[in-house]
Amino acid sequence: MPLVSGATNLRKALEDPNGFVSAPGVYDGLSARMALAAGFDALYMTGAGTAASVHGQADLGICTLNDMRANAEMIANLSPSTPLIADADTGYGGPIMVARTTEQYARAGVAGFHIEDQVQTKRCGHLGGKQLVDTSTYITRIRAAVQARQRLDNDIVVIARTDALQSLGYEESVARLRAARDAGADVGFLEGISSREMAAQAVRDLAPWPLLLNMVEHGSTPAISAGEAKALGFRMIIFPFATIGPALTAMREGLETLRRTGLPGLDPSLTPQMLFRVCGLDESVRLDAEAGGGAFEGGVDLQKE
Ligand SMILES: C[C@](O)(C(=O)O)[C@H](CC(=O)O)C(=O)O
Repeated sequence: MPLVSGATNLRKALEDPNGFVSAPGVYDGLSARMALAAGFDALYMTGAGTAASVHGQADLGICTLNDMRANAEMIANLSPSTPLIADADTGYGGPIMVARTTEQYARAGVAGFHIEDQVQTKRCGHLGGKQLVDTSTYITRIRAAVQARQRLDNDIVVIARTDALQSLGYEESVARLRAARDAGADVGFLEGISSREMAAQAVRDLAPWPLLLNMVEHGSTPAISAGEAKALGFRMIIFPFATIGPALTAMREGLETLRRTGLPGLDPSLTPQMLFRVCGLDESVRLDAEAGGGAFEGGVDLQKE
């Protein structure tokens, strides 16, 4: 059977009135493998997590299109039918760059991406002091993305994000999202929703246009679960820090143990084989055998004495 792309699957989920997409944030190959193994049927590539893991930097517009596309391409191709929604920040420039971003993300196998209305020197949506471009510059970004998708005849989903809530308020943010919808964006994303009432209101004000909820715990948005978001009428939810958060805590604790005791003190189940199995070891061994290679005839497990 021919492979159905992640983009086509994401579009199908949006076309189904009962479809709901819940995507944990992933930031590298291992976190993506873990999310897939946990049974999630969509992934979100966080820009904040990409900046932190690729460059060891804060979410301040440091990642370039090349950084983001390379990370997204690697993640999307671990499971090409599983939709990967990827952060595309401001689109990385004017309309020409937004079109390139759309084309490169589509060819990389990304299923959907969000473009926002912050200035190029952007910051995480849950930090104070954000600056915006005007509505017409924002809509030019959205139009460039929509037109690029149409030229490619690709199912990639264009998600319009606005960061206007913090400085311009709710009404202006909804007006920006309506303008993005009218320019052809498939989904709306009101960044930094600050109450349950506002979440419900946004769904009502923009219905039947599908909305995405960005669930950053301990940021501007109250804790709204996937189930609650669905009941409120959202069609997608992303959890940007779902893997990088626990990873950070676990690394801090593990390193503290190593510093204190002189050994990492890992769980006995954490063998090299186990780590590599998470990353497709058995599939690689099978592939080698099917091609007639003999590299793994003896297996990869250590012989017990
Ligand atoms: C969604 C987001 O763009 C991301 O990079 O994951 C961030 C998340 C964060 O840094 O809190 C955002 O909301 O701006």
